[in-house]
Amino acid sequence: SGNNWGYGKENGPSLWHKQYPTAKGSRQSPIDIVPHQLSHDPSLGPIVPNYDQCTSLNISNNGHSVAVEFDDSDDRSVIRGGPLDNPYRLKQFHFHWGGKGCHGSEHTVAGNSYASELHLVHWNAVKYKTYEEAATAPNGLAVLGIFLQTGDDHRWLHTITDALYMVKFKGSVTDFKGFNPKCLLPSSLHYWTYLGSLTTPPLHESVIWIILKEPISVSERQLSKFRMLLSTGEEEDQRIHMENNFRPPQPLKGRRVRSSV
Ligand SMILES: Cc1cc(=S)c(O)co1
Ligand SMILES: [Zn+2]
Repeated sequence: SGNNWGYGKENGPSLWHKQYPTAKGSRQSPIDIVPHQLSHDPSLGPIVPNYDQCTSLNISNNGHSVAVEFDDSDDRSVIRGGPLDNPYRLKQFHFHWGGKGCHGSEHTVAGNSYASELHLVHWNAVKYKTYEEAATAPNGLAVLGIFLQTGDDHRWLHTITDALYMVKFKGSVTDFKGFNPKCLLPSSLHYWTYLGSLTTPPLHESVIWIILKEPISVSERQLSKFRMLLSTGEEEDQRIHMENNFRPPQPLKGRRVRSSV
């Protein structure tokens, strides 16, 4: 059936095109960002995330990643500015990571990958009535990408890693209230931006990507807790650990990558 895609040898990124032809589209993500080859665009203003009124609802394991969902019934938490011509509402955030000792970011910078990558997914509720509609429309989504490098413990990430044991199995979900993702932002909001896609099937080409240049630091110990998650369900005999859930860089196909100041 269509929804058995994954990151293994039998169902991984190189095979997704068979079920999802968009995989070979003209604006696929992630990409390799080559800083000295891109254009600095003085018209690009700062991005302004405003999450202070956000309402996190739950944390869940969908078999491909772990995601924290937000109440997106109004404009209480949005990102605006930069390449965006409307405010985009925060819908969810999730992570992509590697195996032990391996890097697992999706975007790379001059061929270098980071340990992990956090994606904050937002949608344009001015132009579209629902998230689902925005997710299939050109530029209906804006995803803020943040690189994670290994170093010291991240002061706030434990709030998330301490909850992961509750969502060990694919299909599990548990309450996760009162989490404000602004604590996961690095100090600098300088960014690169380009037009791309979801990095997982159905790979819709609907994303304005905003990738922060400055990574955040998390400890190997904190990262290892993500690898305890299973991509298999509680009822399955096979237990497969969730790791290396990243898609490799895709062809740029002539797209411009712009840089904020
Ligand atoms: C909506 C969405 C976006 C990304 S980037 C992902 O990995 C899964 O779902
Ligand atoms: Zn993602």
